[in-house]
Amino acid sequence: MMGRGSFSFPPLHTLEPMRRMFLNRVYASVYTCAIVAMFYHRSLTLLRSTSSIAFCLSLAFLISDTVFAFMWFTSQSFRMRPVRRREFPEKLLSFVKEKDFLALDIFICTADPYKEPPINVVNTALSVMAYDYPVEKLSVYVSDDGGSELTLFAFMEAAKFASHWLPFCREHMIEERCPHAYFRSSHRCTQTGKMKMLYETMKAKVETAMERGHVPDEYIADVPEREAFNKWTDGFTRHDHPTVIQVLVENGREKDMTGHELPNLVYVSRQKSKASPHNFKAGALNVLVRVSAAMTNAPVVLTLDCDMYSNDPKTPHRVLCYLLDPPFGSKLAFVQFPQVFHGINKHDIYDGEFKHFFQINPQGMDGQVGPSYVGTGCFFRRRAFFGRPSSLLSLEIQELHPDLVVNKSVRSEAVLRLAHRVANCKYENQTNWGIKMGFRYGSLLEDFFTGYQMQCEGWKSVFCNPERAAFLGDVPMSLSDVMDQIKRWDVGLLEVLFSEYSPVTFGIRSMGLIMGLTYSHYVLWPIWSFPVTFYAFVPQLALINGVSMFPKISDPWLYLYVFLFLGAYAQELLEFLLAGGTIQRWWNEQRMWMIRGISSHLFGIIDYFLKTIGISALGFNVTNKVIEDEQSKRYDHGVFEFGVSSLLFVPLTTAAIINLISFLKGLARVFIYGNTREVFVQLFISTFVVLNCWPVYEAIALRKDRGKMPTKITVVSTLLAWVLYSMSALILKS
Ligand SMILES: O=c1ccn([C@@H]2O[C@H](COP(=O)(O)OP(=O)(O)O[C@H]3O[C@H](CO)[C@@H](O)[C@H](O)[C@H]3O)[C@@H](O)[C@H]2O)c(=O)[nH]1
Ligand SMILES: [Mn+2]
Repeated sequence: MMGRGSFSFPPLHTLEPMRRMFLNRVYASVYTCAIVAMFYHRSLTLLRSTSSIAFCLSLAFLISDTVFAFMWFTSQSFRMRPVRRREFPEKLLSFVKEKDFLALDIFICTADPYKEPPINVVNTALSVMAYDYPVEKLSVYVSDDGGSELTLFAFMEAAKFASHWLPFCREHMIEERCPHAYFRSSHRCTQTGKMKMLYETMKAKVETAMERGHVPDEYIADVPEREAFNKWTDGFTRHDHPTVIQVLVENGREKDMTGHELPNLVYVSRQKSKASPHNFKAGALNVLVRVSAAMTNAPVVLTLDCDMYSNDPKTPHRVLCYLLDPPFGSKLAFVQFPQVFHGINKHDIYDGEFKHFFQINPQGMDGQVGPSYVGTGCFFRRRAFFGRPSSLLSLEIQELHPDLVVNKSVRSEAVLRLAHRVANCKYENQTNWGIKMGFRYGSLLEDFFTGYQMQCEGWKSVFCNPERAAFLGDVPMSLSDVMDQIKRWDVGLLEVLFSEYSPVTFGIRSMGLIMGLTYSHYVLWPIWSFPVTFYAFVPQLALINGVSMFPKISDPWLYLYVFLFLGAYAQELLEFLLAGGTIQRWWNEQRMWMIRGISSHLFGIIDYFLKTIGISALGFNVTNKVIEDEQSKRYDHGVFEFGVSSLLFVPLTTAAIINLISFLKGLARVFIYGNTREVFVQLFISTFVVLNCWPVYEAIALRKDRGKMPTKITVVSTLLAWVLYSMSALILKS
């Protein structure tokens, strides 16, 4: 079964279809039959309905179940051919000499020093500057969309610290090259104490500057540094300012403490003006594509978010195993590593891991054309930014040609002039940037949209999932942050769904049915909200009103619904466990699926339509990466964080209240009137939701800490529950 790489000696990578592939296909056929039977039964009920209310309810059930069936169907595309890849970086040197390694430009994005503390961004940068890679082939570019002198200052300090840190890592063969992660670990060597002191000094300086809100005079070391800060004049705001490009370390010029060379380190804050759209992260990345082209033009580009650091210094070697494989590598647009997170609590209460999205589904896509791009931890071939594999787009200026070799100093006047020119906020007007070139505009999920379009153009991608995580990232640690993040993704997905490149039409045509279905499954993610919201309220309201809606316990049709329910859950559970998950984590995953369904997805859809009809403008709300100590303690103990009065909590709380009432009412009917047979299914659903809502009841009634449910939300939700009940009583009893 071992498929091989395209060359026989030495094989740098292998691909092996997973054994479960056949079982998946058989199971899919069986389940499909069950779905057909379900449609038959639902239609029958619809046609046989005697009143208009019964008809409407049957229709609503039919629609909800159609959505479930549709999502199940599209998700099978991930299960048709899951594969596992392996690469053998240890064999790389018998295939290429180190001097023939491809040069690498690394892009790190940050956007707000208060939500993304500069000291963390610095840690990200240091972790990749310390890659085990020829330094003359390594450049790190930092994009600061916050336009903050504090971030620049942090990087000036980082440049100085790097000259100690890099030789330290090299000499002691440190694996954690992110300073913060190293000092937190238990690894020690003779010089750890000294390094830690240097690190703490740097950190203290950066934090003092943060507290004061500006860089204290006494921290500015020399004239060039002062000149850099002079750009922050009175009129300078984050939304309106000139380009700032600061070369902090130049390879070949600056040396480390032991006289070794250092990689380039460049700070870039692109020009911003209120009059020109800046296109958020995609805009920032496109500026880096061009600025780096002017300075180093490496054929390989790594994009990294500032909330993620390198956990393995040999990662670029793995990437070369694919990119250097001659025929295979030339059609390869990117090598994507999974997003793996540190600091997730034991049972992952918010499903921050997103196992299906980040680890399981990409293996399924990899068996077809390749995984989607997830915004960070992804190595691109620079050429892929400039059109199809077969034909290079015509460039507005030849200096950006991906094959060009730059051999001038990054500080030379010509290079800096070009870099400033291409970072100008008007540069992209009347060009292909963001449309056919570079990172694509038009969706808040620029990553998803970009990778998808590249694959439509005929590029391939590879999912690289080594045992030791290549990168480790932060997860949002409060429920409202999680919900806000998902809501932004939903908006981004809908923007892709309704774009001219919609996967449902354009995608299926240009990348084939199965790949098209994987992307369709994602862009339709927000429609989970219909069936989930329906099943969270309607059967329960009916139960409260004494109306039964499902086949009785003795009815053989019931077995069909039991199979459909258990069958879908069991498959997800099995996949989750096979991917190294635990039962508790899976329970939380399915709980978050429900919560997303009745909150984020619902509000995401509303937000999207408000934007479409021009009522509100949508922005990229950067996810918060700082939390208070108390909050973080609660998170570590697995306690849900409400605390803020977010509208997103209202449907969830309302559902919790209604389900509790219907659960009690159902129990009463079973014990007092003994009619288990009629209420069984509805009581089962209520019980299931009540179990899932346990943290909500705790937050409303049992907790005293600051993360409990705000009284305002409880009151509003109770009122809403009452309104829903009254309306349902009016309709159902009429
Ligand atoms: O105008 C902006 C907004 C954001 N960012 C950067 O984009 C990155 C991702 O932002 P974050 O708030 O962390 O978003 P997440 O939802 O955590 O990120 C996921 O979703 C994003 C798309 O919505 C992708 O870009 C990310 O790679 C992916 O990890 C961060 O480094 C930001 O600094 C910018 O550079 N400019
Ligand atoms: Mn993030």
